[in-house]
Amino acid sequence: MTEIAIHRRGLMLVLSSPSGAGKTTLSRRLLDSDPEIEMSVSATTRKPRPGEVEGKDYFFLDTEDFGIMRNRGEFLESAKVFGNYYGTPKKPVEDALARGRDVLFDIDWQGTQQLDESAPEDLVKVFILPPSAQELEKRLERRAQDPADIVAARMAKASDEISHYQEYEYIIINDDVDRAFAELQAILRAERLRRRRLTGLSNFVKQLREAL
Ligand SMILES: Nc1nc2c(ncn2[C@@H]2O[C@H](COP(=O)(O)OP(=O)(O)O)[C@@H](O)[C@H]2O)c(=O)[nH]1
Ligand SMILES: Nc1ncnc2c1ncn2[C@@H]1O[C@H](COP(=O)(O)OP(=O)(O)O)[C@@H](O)[C@H]1O
Repeated sequence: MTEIAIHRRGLMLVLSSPSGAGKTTLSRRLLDSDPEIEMSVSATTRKPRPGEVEGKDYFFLDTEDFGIMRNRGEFLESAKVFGNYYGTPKKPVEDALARGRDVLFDIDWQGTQQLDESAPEDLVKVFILPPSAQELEKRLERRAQDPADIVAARMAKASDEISHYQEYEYIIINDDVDRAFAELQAILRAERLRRRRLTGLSNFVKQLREAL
């Protein structure tokens, strides 16, 4: 069999949602099951939650170090969310894309807008909705990693975050987690087949046609 020289440019898959809708859960499943995608690990000035690992969940920085990185232009995007700063380190993303890998982002609507300005062609934007307000609150409480006032603040911000759903191309309602995950996989599978991401395609088609 002759080798087919079609390769794929890496894509940037963004998941946004109100806090507690399931971004982290769906991201972990995707990373565990799909060797072609890697996580963009953000920097944040938020304090670590129990169980969170430096360099895996976040790079935990103080405000001063965060400011230094931002001033040096080391973030692809950054934003203030719930009173803390969050940012996407640029270099790991650029390296991953250059290696033809896909990159997964768990970022808010402000960061998504910034990525959309810098790399619209590579971006795939997915918004995750909870099945109901009641279920969202239950999940935030069940996660039991944040004090009650922080849960209340996140609930109060949920409506604002959701108001940006129209800026996203795909919507997943995370009711049953298995179904939501299957939908996320389907989005990724289809987006990987987009013609504009396939390099070497025109040569392949040319050779194919010449042989006909
Ligand atoms: N713009 C931007 N938002 C981020 C980044 N990292 C995390 N976020 C968002 O910040 C919000 C709070 O994240 P986090 O403190 O981990 O709590 P979560 O809501 O339970 O995921 C979520 O909406 C995340 O998507 C980042 O690098 N940039
Ligand atoms: N479909 C689902 N059904 C029930 N619980 C869920 C579902 N998806 C996520 N959860 C739970 O809800 C909580 C919040 O989910 P998480 O993934 O941390 O949300 P986010 O990252 O969007 O803040 C976690 O305890 C998680 O186990």
